[in-house]
Amino acid sequence: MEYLKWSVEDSIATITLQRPPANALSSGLLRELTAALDEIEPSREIRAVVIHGEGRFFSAGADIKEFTTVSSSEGFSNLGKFGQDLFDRMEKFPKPIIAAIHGAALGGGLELAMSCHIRLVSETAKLGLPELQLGIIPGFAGTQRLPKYVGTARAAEMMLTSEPITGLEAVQYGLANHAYPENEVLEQAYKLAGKIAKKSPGSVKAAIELLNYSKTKEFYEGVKRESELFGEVFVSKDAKEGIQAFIEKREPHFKGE
Ligand SMILES: C/C=C/C(=O)SCCNC(=O)CCNC(=O)[C@H](O)C(C)(C)COP(=O)(O)OP(=O)(O)OC[C@H]1O[C@@H](n2cnc3c(N)ncnc32)[C@H](O)[C@@H]1OP(=O)(O)O
Repeated sequence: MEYLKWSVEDSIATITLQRPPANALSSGLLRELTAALDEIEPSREIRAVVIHGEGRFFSAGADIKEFTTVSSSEGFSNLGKFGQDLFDRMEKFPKPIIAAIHGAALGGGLELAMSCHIRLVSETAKLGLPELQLGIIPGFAGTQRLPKYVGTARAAEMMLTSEPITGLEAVQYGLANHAYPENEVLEQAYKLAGKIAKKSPGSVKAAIELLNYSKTKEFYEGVKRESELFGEVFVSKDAKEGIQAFIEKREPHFKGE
């Protein structure tokens, strides 16, 4: 694999995102994540999964540079749907997935983390959905999952301002389970995974399935509409301006076109 590695020790699988400088979620990385899950799912040895990012960040989101290679509304909707389906699979995965987050989990990076069953964060990590800063919208089900964790009012503020919250705030808002100093996050994730790995795999699987009953028909209608609008918004001039501004490291100037 080129963009991630995974290994197993003491019944715990570790998935390490390995795509410097920001572990941006290119379609190649998402395909490799799918392939890793395909192997982890049937394993009788693996009882829990820890996912983390190598380098400075957990993940800074979808690969903004790759966006310039897609042109049609349908192409963007398909990209969104691919991420939505993968993260839906992760949320329903029969083995618990723990995200160990440091540095930043932004955009698709936070959407990936929100599809995990448990999130441990570093106290200073930045978590947010900054897509509106790019003239686009979240497209990997973040519009539907974030309000479930933090409530509609906080989700509205986070999305509409594009401003991230810290790891400590994420715990306070219910988005993350626990915050630790950065150098302890991974160790704590293994400690937690170790506790869960001792439980009966059948009851863990059943508990995860039952937790997912809190997903409603509205959730699926919401993500369907998200992927339609993700495609529509992407072909606007403002989206081109927002993405170009990021690449050129300047502020975007949106004209409402
Ligand atoms: C459906 C899903 C949609 C989405 O997910 S859209 C993407 C949403 N995410 C974002 O908008 C986050 C964008 N990134 C940032 O805000 C910042 O970056 C960080 C806060 C993560 C880090 O800031 P700093 O420490 O100042 O570093 P730096 O110079 O901005 O970034 C380091 C290198 O990482 C690249 N990078 C960062 N994020 C992405 C990304 N999401 N896609 C592609 N590249 C990214 C930069 O360009 C740069 O690269 P170079 O060193 O070559 O200039």
